[in-house]
Amino acid sequence: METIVVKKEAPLGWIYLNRPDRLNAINQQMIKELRQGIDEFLADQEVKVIIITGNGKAFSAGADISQFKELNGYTAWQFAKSGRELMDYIENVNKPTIAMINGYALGGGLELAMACDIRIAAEEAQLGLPEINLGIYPGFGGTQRLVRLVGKGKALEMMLTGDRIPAKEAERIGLVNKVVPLANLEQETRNFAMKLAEKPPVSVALIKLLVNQGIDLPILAGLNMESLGWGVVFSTEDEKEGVNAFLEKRKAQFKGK
Ligand SMILES: C=C(C)C(=O)SCCNC(=O)CCNC(=O)[C@H](O)C(C)(C)COP(=O)(O)OP(=O)(O)OC[C@H]1O[C@@H](n2cnc3c(N)ncnc32)[C@H](O)[C@@H]1OP(=O)(O)O
Repeated sequence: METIVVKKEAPLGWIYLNRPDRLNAINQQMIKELRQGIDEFLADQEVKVIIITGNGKAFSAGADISQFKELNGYTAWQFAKSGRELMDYIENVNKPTIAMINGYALGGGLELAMACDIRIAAEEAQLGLPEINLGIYPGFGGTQRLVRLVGKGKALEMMLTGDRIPAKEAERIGLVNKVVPLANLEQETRNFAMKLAEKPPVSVALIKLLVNQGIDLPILAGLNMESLGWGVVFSTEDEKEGVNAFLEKRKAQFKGK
């Protein structure tokens, strides 16, 4: 891999965006390699949680602007589509994902973080969708995902001004889940990830599916999916273990079956 570093530390799988001299700008190669890195961890039963972060001072400053000069109408569409499809893929994987935002998360970098389930940011990080200042607009899903996370008013403000906001403000508006000093970021993220890694994987996968698919459905369809999914969780060994452990006053040991 040229643009990312993949590190297995079971039950965690770490992916480091690794173009620090370009502030981890996302090029076509990185889009391809991120998909490979994610797939490697999805196939690995020992990896329960995937964490994406950046090497150097940025999480990612967005799509690689130096590639934009070569784009025409058709290739721009294809480039945006390939980035956006990667984000769709990441959002819908059946293992929990965490974006550990170590610094700038801008444009496509923020769009990548928004495709993850949880965002934990360093106090020093800055977040934004500055594409408008390039005479374009967000192209990796930002126009749709930001509004779902923070509501229409704040989403429009961020996209129309292109201004960056500090991590604390991002936490206040619901864009990040947690903010910690940079020095504690890795440990806090690891603690959070370990908590998720202990949860029953079938419940995890179904909660993700119900939230991600349900949000775009008429509520009755989503509610019916929720009820139907109960038939699936109640057919798992983990459900028996969870209920027995509660009744026997002990900690459940989930096996993912
Ligand atoms: C999905 C879509 C459409 C998109 O994401 S479009 C891109 C949206 N992102 C942006 O507009 C952010 C662009 N970057 C910046 O504004 C500034 O780099 C920041 C983030 C404010 C940081 O500023 P500084 O700390 O002064 O660092 P700066 O010197 O600019 O960056 C370091 C290097 O990374 C390069 N770089 C930073 N962001 C880049 C990007 N998105 N694409 C390509 N190169 C980038 C930058 O050109 C510089 O290269 P060089 O050393 O050759 O001059």
